Amino acid sequence: MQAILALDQGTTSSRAIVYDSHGGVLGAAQQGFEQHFPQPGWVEHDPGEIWQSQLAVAIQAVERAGLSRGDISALGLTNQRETTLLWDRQTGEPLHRAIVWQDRRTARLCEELRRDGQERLFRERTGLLLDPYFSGTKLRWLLDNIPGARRRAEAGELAFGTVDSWLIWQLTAGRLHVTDASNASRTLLCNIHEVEWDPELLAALDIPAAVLPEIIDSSGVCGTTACEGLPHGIPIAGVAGDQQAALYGQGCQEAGLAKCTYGTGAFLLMHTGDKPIPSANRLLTTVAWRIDGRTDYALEGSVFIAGAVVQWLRDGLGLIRSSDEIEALARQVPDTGGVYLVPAFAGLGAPHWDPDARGILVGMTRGTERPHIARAALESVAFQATEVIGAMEIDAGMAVKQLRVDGGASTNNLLMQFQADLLGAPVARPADTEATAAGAAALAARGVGLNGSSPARDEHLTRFDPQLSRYEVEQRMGVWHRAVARAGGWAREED
Ligand SMILES: Nc1ncnc2c1ncn2[C@@H]1O[C@H](COP(=O)(O)OP(=O)(O)O)[C@@H](O)[C@H]1O
Ligand SMILES: O=P(O)(O)OC[C@H](O)CO
Repeated sequence: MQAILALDQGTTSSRAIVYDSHGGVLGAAQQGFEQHFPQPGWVEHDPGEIWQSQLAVAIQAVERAGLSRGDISALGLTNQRETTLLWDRQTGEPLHRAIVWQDRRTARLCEELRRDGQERLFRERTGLLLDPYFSGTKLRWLLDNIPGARRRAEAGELAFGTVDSWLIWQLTAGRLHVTDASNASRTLLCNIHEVEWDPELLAALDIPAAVLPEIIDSSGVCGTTACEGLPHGIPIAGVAGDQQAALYGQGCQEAGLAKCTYGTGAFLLMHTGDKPIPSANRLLTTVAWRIDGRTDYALEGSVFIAGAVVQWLRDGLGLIRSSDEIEALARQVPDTGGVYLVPAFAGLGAPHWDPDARGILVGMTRGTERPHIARAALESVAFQATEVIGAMEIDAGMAVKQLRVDGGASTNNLLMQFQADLLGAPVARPADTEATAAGAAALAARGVGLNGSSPARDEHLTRFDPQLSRYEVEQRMGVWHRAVARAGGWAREED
């Protein structure tokens, strides 16, 4: 038996899946954990809970797979990206709760850096924007706000890491302080051309180099497990941020291939080969992975609210009882009757990057009923993704010929059909929509030289082919843009 254990540490839950050498699932487990919101716009996780939940599901998944000690050939790790931790190198104790990627507390600092004219430097070196989303300003906040932290960081007593670093530290019982190239590329501290920490960026953010982890390849053995609860000596052989892992798991390993993961948010990535392509349309240029020293790059656009709009209809409005009810409700009508929902509940991400946009529902008449709103909510997910893909195609100078999809909301056939309609290209969904964990497993398998263990994703694809005319698509996109314009800047105008 040559099994691979994949750990997928996400924003709202930790998952573990054990795969056999053909990509078949032998055992899986999942556990949610608490979200802390200490102030409006702040989001934190307890580092101990991140680790304990991840360890618990790893143990469960191995048990469910019925494996014995020596059966696990490698461990692959993938994680929510950008979330920032700081801990004591001696004791392993975190100095603060993890500051989550969604946390907006450093918005003012980002604005100040922009006003100082720093955005260009960061954009050119990191491929990112000066937005609180990324780790660099979160780390700066920790160093500025925890008494004594800066001095201790300068003295080399503290370790900074994203969630991959934290979990590898735990898995290896404090022996390794590393991060993979894809996670490093999300910190605002890494020069993505060289894939090295950049002294000028560190100086601009006032971060001492002594806190940083070593940057490693995304595939290849970096260490072995030495923690309580798991068999010791399992090679840790694949590490990548969750969206990059999904890109790999979806088989998007050459230029022009793109995937969209429809979870809470929607994350679109297009592989662009071994050169970073700068974006003229406010997308991110990011490291896809580094393997055997070769770095592959991607263009990325993040939509903040995707499946979360369905959660809102369920929990906020009580329009449906479970997420999967939305499809039947939306199918009760042939169209939205002119209703558009812009779910800018947390501002708008790519390509707008408007933190002050707010959600709107427009176009209602006396004939508007629940199914129209349900349908408009689903359509909003596809409209947002289509805007990002449009920007990507211009930046990359090539059309997306097929979009690979995964994540919880990709199981919605109505949504996937509308996505294909707007895109004017086929949408392809694998039978297993857990592409993130599958990607981590595939990177780990490759890292220990196993060939057959990459999941055979091509075999069971469900295809959605476009059915709307280009005229209709342009007309619908035009109205969508009008709706987005009305949502834009809303909170700012209110102030
Ligand atoms: N049938 C469905 N139609 C639309 N959205 C769905 C459906 N099933 C689940 N979702 C949405 O998918 C999201 C969960 O997907 P998942 O990939 O587990 O997300 P994450 O990894 O971000 O937690 C939720 O926001 C949920 O509302
Ligand atoms: O944990 P997820 O699946 O919501 O993904 C979070 C992203 O990595 C944030 O950039």
